[in-house]
Amino acid sequence: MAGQEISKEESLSLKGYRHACHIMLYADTDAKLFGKIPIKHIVLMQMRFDGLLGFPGGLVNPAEESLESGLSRELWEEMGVALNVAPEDHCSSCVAPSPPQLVTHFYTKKMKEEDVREVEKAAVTAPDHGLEVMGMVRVPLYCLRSGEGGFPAFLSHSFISNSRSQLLSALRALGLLSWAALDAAVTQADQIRQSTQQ
Ligand SMILES: O=c1[nH]cnc2c1ncn2[C@@H]1O[C@H](COP(=O)(O)OP(=O)(O)O)[C@@H](O)[C@H]1O
Repeated sequence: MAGQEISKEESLSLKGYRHACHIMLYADTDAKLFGKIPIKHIVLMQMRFDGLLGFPGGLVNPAEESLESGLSRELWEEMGVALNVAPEDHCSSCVAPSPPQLVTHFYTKKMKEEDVREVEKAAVTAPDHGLEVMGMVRVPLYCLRSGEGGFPAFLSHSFISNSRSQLLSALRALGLLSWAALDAAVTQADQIRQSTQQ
């Protein structure tokens, strides 16, 4: 579910639409899984109250505040940190495939590894922890030798609205994974989904 891309300015002139803003926080890392599989990048998502994966953020009313300050407010509620989001962090805006009359605005922000750790620590004591947010999760971007473990298995889970395609587009645009690796992981994820539906 990708949704239809639209410019931020055009989306703000739509009548009767709600606006949701979400962000992908990420960092580079030298860490290695089992001491040998390079993690390369830390990418944060969250397990939501409804059991779906999504990015931190939420609904913003552009009549009352800018998209960026509304997103910062949501981040404080969900992760307990004051993070400044700038217009330059904007990545895409989409008319969401569902629910109706929703525009999803997506941001990305690169951080230092130690700052991502601070966000993860703070999230546990944030107002929404255990309520609207069940926990932050890191996206495993590697593939294990079986071919299915790691990123393909992660992608086979259920995602809210167009967050899965936001993740894939951002990884591609930021060069965190190659096109070939992304395509292979999506194909593997489809196979995992089919095999687990039986
Ligand atoms: O990560 C995401 N990417 C894109 N859309 C999302 C994401 N998370 C939630 N949404 C959509 O945005 C809307 C607002 O969701 P959210 O639960 O984050 O906001 P809220 O906490 O203000 O209610 C929902 O309709 C949902 O479909």
